Amino acid sequence: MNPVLLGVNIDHIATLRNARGVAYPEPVQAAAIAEQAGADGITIHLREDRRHITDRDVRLLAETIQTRMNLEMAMTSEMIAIAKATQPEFVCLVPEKREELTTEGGLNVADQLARSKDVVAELSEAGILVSLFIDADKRQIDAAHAAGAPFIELHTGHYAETSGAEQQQALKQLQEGAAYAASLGLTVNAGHGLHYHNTQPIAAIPEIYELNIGHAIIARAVFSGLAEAVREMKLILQGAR
Ligand SMILES: CC(=O)[C@@H](O)[C@H](O)COP(=O)(O)O
Ligand SMILES: NCC(=O)COP(=O)(O)O
Repeated sequence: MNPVLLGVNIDHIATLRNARGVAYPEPVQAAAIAEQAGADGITIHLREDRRHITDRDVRLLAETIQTRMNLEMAMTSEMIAIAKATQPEFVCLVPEKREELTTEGGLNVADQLARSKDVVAELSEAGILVSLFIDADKRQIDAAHAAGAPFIELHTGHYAETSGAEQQQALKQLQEGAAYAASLGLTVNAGHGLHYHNTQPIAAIPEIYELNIGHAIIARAVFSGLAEAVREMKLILQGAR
């Protein structure tokens, strides 16, 4: 069985840079190091408030990434225009609230199906592969399929934030959601809150194609260096199945 691919989210390289308004650490350099260490793709989240990744980062990374860019963004006209101008291989549509510390849940595709269909169609017509960041919930999976997205990314936040029986229940929901989504023909990614001690059970889910992992890799890089942090996560994914 093919090992799960690793998308490295470099948002928090930009968080560290923006903390002082200086020019380092440079996200372009981080992407190159991550790719050289085995990242299969680079994920960046251009938030409406630009708290970390900026428009300048998106432009430079679009020109320098050697693998592929997964641009995470809200379903707004501003972001759609940026995506069409940038032409990333992937766009992942995520929910966004200015006041949130990080992404708090999956996109509610089911309650905005017409809008979701339109945005998926517009980005697809521009040659971009669209993924919808959703909870592992049958109603949302059905809606993502109806919206015409070829990919979904299952939100692993609840799994990552819980333990014991509650975490096992969240894992079961992710396992069932991945199997159901794959039965509909969707390609299934997953991410949010994954780290070196909770990723293996998610990577072992046979229908998972790619995991997007960021905060934990950047955190480990503080002590081990980014290349080593990426290599260690790749080893977990390669040994998971
Ligand atoms: C959608 C998701 O779970 C993350 O990829 C997202 O980027 C989290 O936002 P921050 O990186 O701003 O925490
Ligand atoms: N979509 C998930 C992602 O890109 C990274 O999330 P995290 O590992 O930073 O929580």
